Amino acid sequence: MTAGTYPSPEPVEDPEALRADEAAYRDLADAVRELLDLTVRTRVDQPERAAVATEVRALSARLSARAQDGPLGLETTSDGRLRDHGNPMVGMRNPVAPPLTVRQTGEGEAAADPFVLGAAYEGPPGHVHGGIIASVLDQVLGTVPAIVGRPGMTAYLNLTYRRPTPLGQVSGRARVAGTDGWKTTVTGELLDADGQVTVEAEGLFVVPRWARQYLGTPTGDAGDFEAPAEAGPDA
Ligand SMILES: CCCCCCCC(=O)SCCNC(=O)CCNC(=O)[C@H](O)C(C)(C)COP(=O)(O)OP(=O)(O)OC[C@H]1O[C@@H](n2cnc3c(N)ncnc32)[C@H](O)[C@@H]1OP(=O)(O)O
Repeated sequence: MTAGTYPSPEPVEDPEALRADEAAYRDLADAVRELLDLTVRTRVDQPERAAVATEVRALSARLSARAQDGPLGLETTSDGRLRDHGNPMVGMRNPVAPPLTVRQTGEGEAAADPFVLGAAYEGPPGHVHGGIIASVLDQVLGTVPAIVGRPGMTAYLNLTYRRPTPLGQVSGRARVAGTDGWKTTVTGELLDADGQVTVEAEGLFVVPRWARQYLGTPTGDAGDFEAPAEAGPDA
């Protein structure tokens, strides 16, 4: 699970049933992720590919029998927190997500556990697409302001691609580099399977003005808040 998420205002009536429901969503996303990977890598002949396409469309029709319009937003999870299950980096329901698991690793620090970027994320032959790397680091760095109580949007994200990142296992890490009111500067890195830094990042994350009234006083515990305060810094 991703660090830096928030208690839900909705009580969970039946956490066991919700956990089972979540597991089924996760399993579906895992299965479709496998399909994505094999869609890129398959060498079966053309009639077989056409037959598979027909079957996949039939499966999509079954899922569309009950599907919500538009995006997923935040949902209450069995652990009683709000989660973004549709998120393309960490989302439990999203087969596009590698998926990342970003955890708090210390005071103002987070890390993405080792995960695999395969053929579906290829840019330069054999290597990870630069835009995918930006997405990964946006997520890893973006978790840090949330865990220190300043869940901000990315104002800028500067990347230095030191060397190509081979497809396969990668990991990420990030930490607070500075805070200024509602602004948090975060630095971080992407590492390859050998633990070598391939990409360095610096990002500025800003709590939008419209959101500041909803944030109370951070308690320092992974984004938990006291009751909303009348005013925060610069409110
Ligand atoms: C756990 C979840 C992890 C999620 C990680 C993923 C995060 C994302 O991908 S977010 C999506 C991508 N980002 C966006 O769409 C953000 C779009 N931009 C915006 O909404 C706004 O410009 C926003 C929120 C950054 C700031 O706007 P607003 O709230 O009106 O405040 P604004 O007054 O413009 O700026 C606040 C402060 O930030 C500074 N600032 C804003 N943008 C920048 C910038 N690019 N560079 C430097 N400083 C900046 C301003 O100068 C100002 O500083 P000060 O308070 O000292 O005068």
